[in-house]
Amino acid sequence: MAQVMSTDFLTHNLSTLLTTGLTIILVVLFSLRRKNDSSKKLTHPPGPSGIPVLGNLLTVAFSKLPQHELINGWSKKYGDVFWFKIFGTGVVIINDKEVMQKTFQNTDVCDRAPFFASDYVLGRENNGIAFANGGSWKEQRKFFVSIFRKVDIGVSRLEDIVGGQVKNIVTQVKNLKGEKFDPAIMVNMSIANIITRIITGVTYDWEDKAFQDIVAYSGKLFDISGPAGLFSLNPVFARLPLPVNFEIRRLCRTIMDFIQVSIDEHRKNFDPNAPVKDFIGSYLKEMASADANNLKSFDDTNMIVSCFDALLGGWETVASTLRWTIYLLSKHPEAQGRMRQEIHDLVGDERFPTIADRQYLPLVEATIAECMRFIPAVPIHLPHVTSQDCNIGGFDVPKGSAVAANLLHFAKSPMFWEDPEVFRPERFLDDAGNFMRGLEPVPFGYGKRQCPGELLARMEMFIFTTFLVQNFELKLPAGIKDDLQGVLGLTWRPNHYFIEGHPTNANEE
Ligand code: HEM
Repeated sequence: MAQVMSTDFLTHNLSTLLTTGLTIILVVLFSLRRKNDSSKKLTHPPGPSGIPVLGNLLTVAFSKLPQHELINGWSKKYGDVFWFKIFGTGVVIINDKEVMQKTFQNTDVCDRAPFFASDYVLGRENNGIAFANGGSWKEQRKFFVSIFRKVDIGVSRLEDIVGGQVKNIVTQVKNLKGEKFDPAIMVNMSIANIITRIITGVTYDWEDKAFQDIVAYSGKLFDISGPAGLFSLNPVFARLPLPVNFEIRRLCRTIMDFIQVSIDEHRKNFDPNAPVKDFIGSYLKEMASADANNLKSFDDTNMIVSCFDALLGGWETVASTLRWTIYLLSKHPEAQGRMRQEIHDLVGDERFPTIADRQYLPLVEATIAECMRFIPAVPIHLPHVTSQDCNIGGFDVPKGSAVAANLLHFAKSPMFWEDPEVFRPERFLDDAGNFMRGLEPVPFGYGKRQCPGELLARMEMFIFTTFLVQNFELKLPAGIKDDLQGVLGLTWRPNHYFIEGHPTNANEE
């Protein structure tokens, strides 16, 4: 009996063992097969076919169309999410708002490619904000936001800094007595002066040669970096020994040297107990207490690159937006007239408008929003980079791909706007005449990388536009050919044009 039991037990256990073993083998085989199947079944985004190694580089670089139009053409053909390739790196373009919102909230689509030229100059990777990742980016961005989301910098109000520059322009245009002029120099110099004042504490003379050079170098850096920085941020292209890459490095170095002079000056006179008056002063103060606050990334290199990011991010973007705005207002005198009427009704002509007036000037807000929609100065933003394989809008996107939203599509597609090619500020007003900010086509991006300079940029747009429209009837000289072509680099900026500013007799005192 015992023998039978033990044989039964053995037989039973043996068969259990065999069944279990067989099951495990089958499960492993099945999951291996599924794994192989799933890697076969990856669904990458659609897109134009390219050539080996270069991908679509030649098409993007040498397109007869401006690159944002080329990308928009591909959008029409390939839909909400598509990609093209440059040296094997996929560049995913998102045309759908919900997919964009979901994607840019995802921490796996939050990184950026290194800006090789600046890292090369500094001999270190992962610096500053715009091209940094991980813990260092988080700390540096938090500090940057704490400075730029306030209405004052140390003891000075941002509104006074901006207003001072625009009053200077108003005086200069008045002196021209209706003569035509190119607004580019005035706009570029004053926007540059606002951001350098915030960063370095210095307001430069427009005749200052070093300042003029830096303004020119910054513009050039934007132009030669390619649309959305697609070339200067491509890990292969950026390292090629091409003249354009040497030039980008030279420009970075020169701009950083300019910032370094100011940092050295601040260091010499640094007093941790004195009130701060600019970004560098605030940064030095933060550095002095960084150890106590357990902040790891506050050092000399991050300081210079944070200043560099603010100078470049806060300069060409605003200047291009403003130059387009002045052009569009001159081209649409009726919209400009309605805006002027609202300013005169609320503010009168004895004083300049203030930021506090903004909430009572919905048509002004709507007109600025329509200018920014009609021509977005940032049509495709700096791409994010995927830090993991991930899914974007139903497509499998490998780790290391670039991902950008097509802001031009959000601004101009008939999917989002009635008569997108018609300039109509009232589209941003509700029936009661209130401004509807929520309708704007995300000009400052969305999610974790959203532009940290938005408050300053909006302030600059409001003050420049209202001061000019209150004081001048802006007109395109007779016979000027319409030109909405512009130049595309990191931003989309207008070609040079002339306007006339005929005084409306406001603020004559
Ligand atoms: C009209 C003017 C401006 C426009 C249209 C604009 C637009 C944008 C956009 C679309 C992004 C990318 C968002 C993303 O990657 O998801 C961005 C990022 C950035 N902007 Fe602006 N911007 C403007 C003004 C400014 C100003 C005034 C500053 C500086 C004070 C600034 C500093 C930056 C920085 C540092 C980043 C990188 C943020 C990060 O990577 O975390 N921008 N901006």
